[in-house]
Amino acid sequence: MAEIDLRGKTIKDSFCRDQCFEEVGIEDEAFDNEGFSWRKKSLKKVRIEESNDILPNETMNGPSMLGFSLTSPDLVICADSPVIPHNGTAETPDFIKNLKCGNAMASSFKISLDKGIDGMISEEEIARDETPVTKISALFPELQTSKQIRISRASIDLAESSRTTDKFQNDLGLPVISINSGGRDEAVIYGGIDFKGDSYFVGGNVMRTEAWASEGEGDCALYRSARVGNFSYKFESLEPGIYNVDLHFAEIIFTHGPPGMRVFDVFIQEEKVISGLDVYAQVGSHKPLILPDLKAFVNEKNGLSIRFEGVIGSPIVCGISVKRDSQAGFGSMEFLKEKESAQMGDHEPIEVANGSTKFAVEGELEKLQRNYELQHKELMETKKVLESVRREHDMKNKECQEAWMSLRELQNELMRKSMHVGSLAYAIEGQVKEKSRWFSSLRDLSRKFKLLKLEHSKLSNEASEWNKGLADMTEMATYIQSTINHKVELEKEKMDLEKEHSELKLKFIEGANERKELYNKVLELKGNIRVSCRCRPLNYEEIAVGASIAIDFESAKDGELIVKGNGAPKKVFKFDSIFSPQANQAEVFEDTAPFATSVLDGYNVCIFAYGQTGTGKTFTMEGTEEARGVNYRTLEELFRIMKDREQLYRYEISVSVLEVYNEQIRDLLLPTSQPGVAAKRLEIRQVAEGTHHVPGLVEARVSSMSEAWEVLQTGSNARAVGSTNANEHSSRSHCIHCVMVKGGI
Ligand SMILES: Nc1ncnc2c1ncn2[C@@H]1O[C@H](COP(=O)(O)OP(=O)(O)OP(=O)(O)O)[C@@H](O)[C@H]1O
Repeated sequence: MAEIDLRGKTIKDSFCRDQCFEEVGIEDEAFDNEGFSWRKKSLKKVRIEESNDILPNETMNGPSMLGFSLTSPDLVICADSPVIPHNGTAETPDFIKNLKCGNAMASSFKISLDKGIDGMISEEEIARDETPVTKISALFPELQTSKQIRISRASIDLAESSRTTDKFQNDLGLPVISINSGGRDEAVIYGGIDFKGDSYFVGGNVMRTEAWASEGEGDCALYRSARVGNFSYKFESLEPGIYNVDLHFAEIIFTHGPPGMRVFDVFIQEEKVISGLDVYAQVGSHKPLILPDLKAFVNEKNGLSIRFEGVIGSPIVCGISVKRDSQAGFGSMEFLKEKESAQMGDHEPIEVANGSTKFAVEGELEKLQRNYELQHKELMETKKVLESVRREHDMKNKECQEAWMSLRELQNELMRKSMHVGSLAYAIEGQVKEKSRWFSSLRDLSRKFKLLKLEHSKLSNEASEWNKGLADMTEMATYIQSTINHKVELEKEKMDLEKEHSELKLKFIEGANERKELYNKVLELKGNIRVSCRCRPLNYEEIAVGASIAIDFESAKDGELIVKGNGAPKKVFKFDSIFSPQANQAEVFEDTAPFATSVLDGYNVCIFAYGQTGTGKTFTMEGTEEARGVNYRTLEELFRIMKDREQLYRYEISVSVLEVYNEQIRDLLLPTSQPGVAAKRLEIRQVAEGTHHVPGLVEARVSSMSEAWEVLQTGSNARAVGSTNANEHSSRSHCIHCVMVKGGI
């Protein structure tokens, strides 16, 4: 939209869409076409802003219309036809292009509803009379004659300019005056006629365009400027006579139509000679429209007046050429005079010089009158024909308009469809590429799926194995849990048992203590000191001499020992127990065995044998290897009881062996305690009441029966031995085996 601010007044021209410069000439004269008055002449050249719409000669660019590049990889799939802006200027039909100024080849154009518009028509096609083809140039043959024709309405000759130009040059005489309207200081030559700068005008503005500059045709210069507005031309210096007026029109403002934007009338000598002229509707924009040979009668008084009056919008004219009517001649001059006389009411008769001349003039006048009547009749007929042609033209024009609009809609629809097809093609291309990518992705996914399937199979096998292992683990866990539970239960039972054991132990200890007390009370009841008598059997010597045993053992069962005397009275001795010669070592030990228990109960016990030499003390206490004596058996019993009590008590046992010989104490476990070697002197000291101790006595720690017995044997072997009369191997000393027991819990 071009918006031109002219001295505070805003003129909006929504239809100036061409890329032209427009000069708005503002004249000094008052110009009240739109109610404004201009006091100062100025010329303002305004560049019409370039519209966003598509220019007529511009190739339609699909991507630009779509808003994206069709070659772009960014594919847009159109769901519907692309929207093409309707601006009425989407494309310049070819027939209009062919009607460019100076195109001598374009003689006419045709509009065919079934063949479209091709701008050119051949005579053959005209001859075939293709329906509904309208050859517009053929509609107005009368306009090419030199007869005076008053065009009542839009009966416009649409003949091509060159053809008109030829007629213009051939039929007309020399122009009296030619004006380049709007070109104030520009003289141009068009059709061999020199058009002077614009003058003789009253009112109006000047409009200019550079749109035709690219044509390179000099004739177009006439149409680069125009006078616009309600204006008139007044030529006062013309000689009286009949003139032909050629009017040059071109639409240089409403270049994109539509028709009906500018409709105006033309008055010559205040008689309407053109009615309802719409240049754009007739020839389009930038196309010359020449209306030639408009008759004008000029008298001496008024001159020539040409006035343009707008019906819709402002009139426009590019050039005016006034020529004498060379064919009018004298008769025409007389007719002009008569016409003037009729108009002015002058009925004075024509003065004649002589009679013959009068007759000649009258004859000539009659001839002219007949000629005039014929021409008038012909004119009436022509008017009728013209009227019928005009109606037909209006009808055809209406059809053409409708066809043109329909064609443009079809073209637009075709363009939209083409664009849509193009977008679909690119969409398909994109889809094909997308499909290719999808296939590629599908292949990759298939390979991955196979690999995943293999991996899944492998994992399934591993999972089954893991399930088996898990079952085993579960079973094992169950077993472990049950074992743990069992262990817990056992531990609990153990704790209970330990608790019970502790309780039992305490009870046992209490019982043991009680038993010990009772046991020792029994022993005390039996006697703390008990004396037994053992009689040895007779030895070989005694048997050899015929000796016999003088003891009566019949009463020995009651503890009484009766010694039979050879003739002397019997002697009776009382003992706790008496062992006959038949009593073996085990039977003797039975009486001393309880003392082992008393020792481990913490009591001091002493077992010793007393008797004459050779009576069997050593045999009873030590015995032989085959028949162990009391010492050996007591030690065995001691270790047995210790073993029985090892869960309750801990015992430490040490042994010492000493000898009392010649009132001296000798440690038999010392290595030096050998016969003949001076022994260390030991003394017996009382450490407590009833308790004696020999300081410095060797105490050998033993842990078993064998060790204890070996130590005791070592000491026994170290005894001082000798022989007596009664005993070949008499020990001649007192040997003491000491067994010390330390007990604890
Ligand atoms: N009950 C017995 N049965 C068989 N033989 C015996 C018995 N008592 C002692 N004798 C034997 O009598 C002999 C003398 O015994 P033994 O040496 O034990 O007497 P003793 O009392 O120790 O003598 P001394 O005091 O002189 O050492 C030994 O040969 C021994 O074997």
